[in-house]
Amino acid sequence: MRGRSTRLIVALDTKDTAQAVRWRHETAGHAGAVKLGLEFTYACGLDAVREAAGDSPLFLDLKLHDIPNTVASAIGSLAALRPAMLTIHASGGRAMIAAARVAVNETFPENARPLLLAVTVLTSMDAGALHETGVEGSVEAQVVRLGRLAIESGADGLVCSSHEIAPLRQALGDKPVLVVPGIRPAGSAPGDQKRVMTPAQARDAGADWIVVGRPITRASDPAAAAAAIAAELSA
Ligand SMILES: O=c1ccn([C@@H]2O[C@H](COP(=O)(O)O)[C@@H](O)[C@H]2O)c(=O)[nH]1
Repeated sequence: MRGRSTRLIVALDTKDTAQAVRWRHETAGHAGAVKLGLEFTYACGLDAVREAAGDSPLFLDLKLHDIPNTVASAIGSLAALRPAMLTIHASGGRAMIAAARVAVNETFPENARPLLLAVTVLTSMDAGALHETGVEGSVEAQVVRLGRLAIESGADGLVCSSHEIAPLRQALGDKPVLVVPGIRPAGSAPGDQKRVMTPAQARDAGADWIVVGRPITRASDPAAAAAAIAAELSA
C-alpha cells in the first residue's frame, strides 16, 4: 500500500541529555520527530525532555497505564512539554483511554493538542509471550481488538508492528495514525524486537511513522544511518 508518506521518528534512548541533543542534531535533516521515553525521562527528568527535543516535534512515549484518574492527572502534568504525540497502553481499557482523551482535550489548547496514541501489543512480544499473559488467539487478533477499543474510546492512533497494519486498516479505516516501531534495516540485529520489518516494508504496508532507535543511535555514524533510512523511505 503506497499513497501515504511515511516519516521517521528517532528514538533518543539514553540517560544522557547531551547525548540526546547530539543525536537530535545529527539526525535532524532526516527525521520528522524525536521520541523520548521511559529511560530518558526517569534518568534526566521532565525539564531535560524539553531540552533534548529542542525544536523537533516531540513523541513523548511514557506508555501511561494506570487507573483512569491517575492517567488523566499525569497527562495534566505534561502540559509544559508540548508533546506532538503521547502514549498510553490500550490494555488499560475503555475508561482509562476515555479519561486520557478528556485530559488531553482539557490540558492542551486545540491548536497544540498532541495525538493520543494507544500501544496495542508491544513489538517485543511474539505469540508465545502473548499467550503467557493469558491472551488466547493470535497477536494480530489481539492488536485489532485493542486497536478497535482504543479508537472507539477516543485515541487518535495506535502503536503497532508493521505486521498488523493491513488488518488494522481493514478494521478501522484510514483515519487512525499508525506509529510503528520494530523497524530493522536489512542486515541489522533485531535485538529484543520480535515483530520486525525493514523501513521500506513498513512504508509499503502503510505506516504513517516508523520509530527507529538502536539501528541509528548505536551506529558508528548515526547521521548516515538516519540518512539511509530516510532515503529508503523515499525511494
Ligand atoms: O511496541 C513498542 C512500543 C514502543 N517501542 C519503543 O520504540 C523504540 C524502538 O527502539 P529500537 O532500538 O529501534 O528497537 C524504543 O524506544 C521502544 O521503547 C517499541 O519498540 N515497541
